[in-house]
Amino acid sequence: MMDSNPPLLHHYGALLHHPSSLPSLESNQRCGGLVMEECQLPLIDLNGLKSHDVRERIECAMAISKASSEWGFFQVVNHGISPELLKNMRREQMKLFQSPFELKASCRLLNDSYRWGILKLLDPTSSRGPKLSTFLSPRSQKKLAMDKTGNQLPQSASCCQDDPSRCMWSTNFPPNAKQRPTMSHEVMEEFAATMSKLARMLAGVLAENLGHRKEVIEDTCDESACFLRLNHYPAYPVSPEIHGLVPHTDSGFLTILCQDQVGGLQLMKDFKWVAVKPNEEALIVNIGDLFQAWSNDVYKSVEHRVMTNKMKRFSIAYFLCPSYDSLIGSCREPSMYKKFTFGEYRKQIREDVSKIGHKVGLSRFLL
Ligand SMILES: O=C(O)CCC(=O)C(=O)O
Ligand SMILES: [Fe+2]
Repeated sequence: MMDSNPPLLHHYGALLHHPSSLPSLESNQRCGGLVMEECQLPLIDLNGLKSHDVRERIECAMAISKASSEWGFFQVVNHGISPELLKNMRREQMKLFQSPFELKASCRLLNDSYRWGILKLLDPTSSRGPKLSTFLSPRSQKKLAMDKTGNQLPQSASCCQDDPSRCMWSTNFPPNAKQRPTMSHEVMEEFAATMSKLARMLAGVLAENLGHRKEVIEDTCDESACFLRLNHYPAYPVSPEIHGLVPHTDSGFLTILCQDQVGGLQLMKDFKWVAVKPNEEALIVNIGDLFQAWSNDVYKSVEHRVMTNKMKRFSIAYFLCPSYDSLIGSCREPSMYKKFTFGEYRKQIREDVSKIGHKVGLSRFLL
């Protein structure tokens, strides 16, 4: 049977023979290190926004704002995405990741983003067009390379929402591709559209709470810049756990995450890593860098990461992003940040990643 995972050992075989050359993990990168607590993220019932009682509507909107300021993360239930659609989407995700690695590679899904062979953090916002990518810190890569049993790597696949010709489930694969990973257009499109609607609605609530028109973020956002990312974190049976996705903040306005029940997502709260307890009914929402800049630091784009687990894990993230030429200014004066476009922001991230190995983010744009 053809392997659905990257040919890791072929590329990293040399490391197996020289394990002493590998750096050890820093203690604060370990799960069992200084830092672990499990938390129940603020849980918000979105039915509150539809209540006939105006007080309930206000309370719900305030809870969204409070969580966005204090945590940068929250969970929502009664979010309007049907269990059926979620189930179908997960099925499509599995199908994609199970397809042979060579097939995914031959369909250009790995173009420009499949960087596991490079000791460099992938810019988590650089996903446009059809691709599979892998999120591993250099340490994680090396650690995984030492694992004789697990020639697997976390992978993720992204697609542009508005341009199916650039998506992996499209028919527009290279003419020489003999086979294609089969994914249902309908399910992916319905899922992306529903996530987009939810993300826009939440962005509207957050904008209104700062005294702005609810459409203000929506007007800046562009479907061609929004994307879905499908993540697969292979099981990693060896202790201590390692990063499946290194610490980062999301660059766009807002992210909605749909995770399975395995767990592994952690976020920074009061200078500690806390693990997010999976909740089957809920979707996770987090604030991205642009919302933090727009809100002049009222809403927080919080660092998060994923630790590997003894079981494999899947997640799907929808990123609400503006067009590249949208100017992001602060909604309040005096502004803490220079005005910048999303294009400039991403360019700066790319430069930082290539020169210093990691994203610096918003602090580059402080006044
Ligand atoms: O898989 C997860 O839980 C988080 C994914 C994530 O943070 C991302 O894709 O930016
Ligand atoms: Fe993220």
